[in-house]
Amino acid sequence: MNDESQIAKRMEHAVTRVTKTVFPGRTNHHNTLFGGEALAWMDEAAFIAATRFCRKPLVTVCSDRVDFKESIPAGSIIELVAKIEHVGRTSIRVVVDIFVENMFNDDQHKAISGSFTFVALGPDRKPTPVLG
Ligand SMILES: CCCCCCCCCCCCCCCC(=O)SCCNC(=O)CCNC(=O)[C@H](O)C(C)(C)COP(=O)(O)OP(=O)(O)OC[C@H]1O[C@@H](n2cnc3c(N)ncnc32)[C@H](O)[C@@H]1OP(=O)(O)O
Repeated sequence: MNDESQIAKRMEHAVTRVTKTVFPGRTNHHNTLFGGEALAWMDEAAFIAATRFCRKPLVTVCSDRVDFKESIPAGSIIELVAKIEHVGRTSIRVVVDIFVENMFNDDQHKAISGSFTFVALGPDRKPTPVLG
């Protein structure tokens, strides 16, 4: 197996899905999902995907942008899907989409999307290659 197909296999293995409910305690004064809660969930899902990819200690170095395309009403079911988008030398960029779903029908569509970059650290706490 060549390097490219190994990377593709690891990327596939790293895909992370997390399903949650938007219940009270997770909402804002508009009765929709609190943006900070969404960001924490996205960072966590991205972190899990990046860790599954490289199995090394990681820190978040950057979130390029997060698009809140629509608000997510209280009582929704949401699914986070985190996928590796780019593998650098010491960094990994992960895209996370949040899909929203009403409890009482099958429609599911994307509401929030963002990307997060992590850097692998060696025992000296300095950036280390993510592969090998
Ligand atoms: C309300 C309910 C609460 C619940 C709550 C639950 C939350 C549950 C969340 C769980 C989520 C877990 C996530 C844990 C992870 C942390 O929490 S980590 C804590 C936050 N992050 C940090 O403290 C990191 C601080 N930063 C650093 O230490 C240094 O910047 C770093 C990361 C070591 C990088 O150092 P550096 O000297 O910039 O390194 P350098 O060699 O220049 O670059 C290294 C790589 O980073 C890339 N890079 C550097 N800067 C950037 C940048 N700004 N943008 C993109 N790439 C960059 C470079 O391009 C390079 O990539 P490669 O070309 O090698 O692939």
